[in-house]
Amino acid sequence: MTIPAQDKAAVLIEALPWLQRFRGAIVVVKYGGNAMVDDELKRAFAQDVVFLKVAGLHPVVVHGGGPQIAAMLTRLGIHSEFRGGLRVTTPEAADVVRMVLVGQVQRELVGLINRHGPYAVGLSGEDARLFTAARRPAIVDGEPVDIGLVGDIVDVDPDVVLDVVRAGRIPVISTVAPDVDGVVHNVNADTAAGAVAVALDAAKLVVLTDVEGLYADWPDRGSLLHRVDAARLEEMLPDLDSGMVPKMEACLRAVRGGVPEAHVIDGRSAHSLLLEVFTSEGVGTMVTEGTGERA
Ligand SMILES: Nc1ncnc2c1ncn2[C@@H]1O[C@H](COP(=O)(O)OP(=O)(O)O)[C@@H](O)[C@H]1O
Ligand SMILES: CC(=O)N[C@@H](CCC(=O)OP(=O)(O)O)C(=O)O
Repeated sequence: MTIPAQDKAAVLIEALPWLQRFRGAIVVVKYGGNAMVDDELKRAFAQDVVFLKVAGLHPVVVHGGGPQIAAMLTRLGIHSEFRGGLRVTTPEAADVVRMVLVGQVQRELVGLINRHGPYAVGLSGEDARLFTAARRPAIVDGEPVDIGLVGDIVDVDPDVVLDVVRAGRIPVISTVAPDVDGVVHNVNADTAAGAVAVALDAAKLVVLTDVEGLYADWPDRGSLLHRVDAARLEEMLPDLDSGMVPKMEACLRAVRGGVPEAHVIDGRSAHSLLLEVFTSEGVGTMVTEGTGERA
């Protein structure tokens, strides 16, 4: 199919106000393990991230890898389960989480981005005190349940990320984090992305997952929310399915922490990141603090 030249020009010119608005801004992109479904999509994601960088934005990637961790735990014969959306993490499982996130998923993303030039630098919460974690329980039926070496982020020192950004490169962050005693904890990647977006004063947080966005009445496909404000989202949180909870909590934490907008978009659709940033309609669900219209 050939696209007429005028239509191509229209697509390019539609990006102009967004280029003007976001040039020089930090955009935190959370790439979920469930969105890394095939090589073609991963390549498209890497292209989008490089596109943002070359267009003058400063993308910061925070990646997940839940399915990849599960596959390795199974290979090693280590049992694992989720409680309240978080993986129960024994010391043995924590070693595997670190190995898979830092040694496998992060390396692959760094490699894909660097096909386009010397951009990506891998980091984890252990580097230059980027994250400090504190052990947290899961909340199941309103009650706290101990789930082992799982942390929440209690401190972010963004200097190392900013060093990499200022050097013209793209940080790719794995979400393992030491506590104050240096014990490494498993941190949900959505949770970490929200904390990073706030600490970096990001212009937006974009969460790529395996669903079109947030549904008001899941799984009714007619109930996709294009936009939700923080107060409504907070009301919805207790009724959301567990996988969606850390994601939406991260968006809430971001907008409450001063990030103007947080988006949940479908990472299974190639170039959804570019469409979100550079088109007027956007895609997926946008979370904002108040109800003002998208400028
Ligand atoms: N209200 C909802 N809106 C959208 N998705 C939902 C909702 N409730 C539950 N889900 C489920 O949550 C999943 C996303 O969470 P998860 O699998 O943990 O993603 P990721 O690996 O990207 O972090 C969706 O694929 C969907 O099946
Ligand atoms: C505590 C906890 O649940 N940690 C996650 C970390 C990876 C992650 O969050 O990956 P996704 O974004 O692909 O889900 C886990 O062990 O699966």
